[in-house]
Amino acid sequence: MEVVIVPDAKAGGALIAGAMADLLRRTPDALLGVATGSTPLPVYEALAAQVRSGSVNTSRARIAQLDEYVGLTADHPESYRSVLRREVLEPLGIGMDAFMGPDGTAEDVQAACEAYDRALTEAGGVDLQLLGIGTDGHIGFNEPCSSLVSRTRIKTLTEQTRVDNARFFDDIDQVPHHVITQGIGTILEARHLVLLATGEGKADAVAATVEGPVAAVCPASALQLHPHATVVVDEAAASKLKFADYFRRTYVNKPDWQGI
Ligand SMILES: N[C@@H]1[C@@H](O)[C@H](O)[C@@H](COP(=O)(O)O)O[C@@H]1O
Repeated sequence: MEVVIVPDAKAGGALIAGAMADLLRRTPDALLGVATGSTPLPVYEALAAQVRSGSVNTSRARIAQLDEYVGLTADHPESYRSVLRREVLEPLGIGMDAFMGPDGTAEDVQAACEAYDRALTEAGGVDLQLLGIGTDGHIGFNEPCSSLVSRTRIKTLTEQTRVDNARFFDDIDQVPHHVITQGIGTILEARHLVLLATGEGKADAVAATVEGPVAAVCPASALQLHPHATVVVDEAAASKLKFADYFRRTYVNKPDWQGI
């Protein structure tokens, strides 16, 4: 696992957008796994700026969704499908035909989960999966104590996550209790995992992810099992890392050609 400490969220966004742009130059039809939440927005803004300036071409890029609320229709403004259309696909000039995601309104949710998991494999797998992290260490919507080998399935949100996500809804009663999420085992199949965490509120979760034991109680700690995982954190999110100075020194001395 590589930990990169950046001065602020904007720098983190630029660094990760750079890695995505490099990937798209190498593999124009790369499958990018994207996350929702506030944290990844600087990544999408920086990548969209590269698209506008012509330094990267997204005409063949493909986008895969990480998780979804159960019961919100695709056109609900807070369904993750809508959020991704607004915040990722439109700014990057990518059409819905290049998008894949689970159906949160399927009558048979379990079958929809299994179908989506299979579709990811059939599409050749995710090349780069961008992840945020919940204050409780969740990735996607894999809440604490999720199986570390789980596949895409339905999960129940913790009250903490519902409270954290209530800001996107008029009131907390509108936040669904159930969600579909790529499982931790599914996420670990992506070729490169990039987790971005910013702000002091994520410092405990980041410390548990990077320096704690691999444990289902902190789902993001499963990144320790991945051969190519990059954790990008700002100073505030890095504030509880014991090895922060080591991570800084390692990154400063890294040859440019290596990328992240
Ligand atoms: N399902 C999403 C996660 O994918 C995201 O990482 C998390 C943190 O969001 P934020 O980045 O807004 O703190 O929120 C939601 O629960």
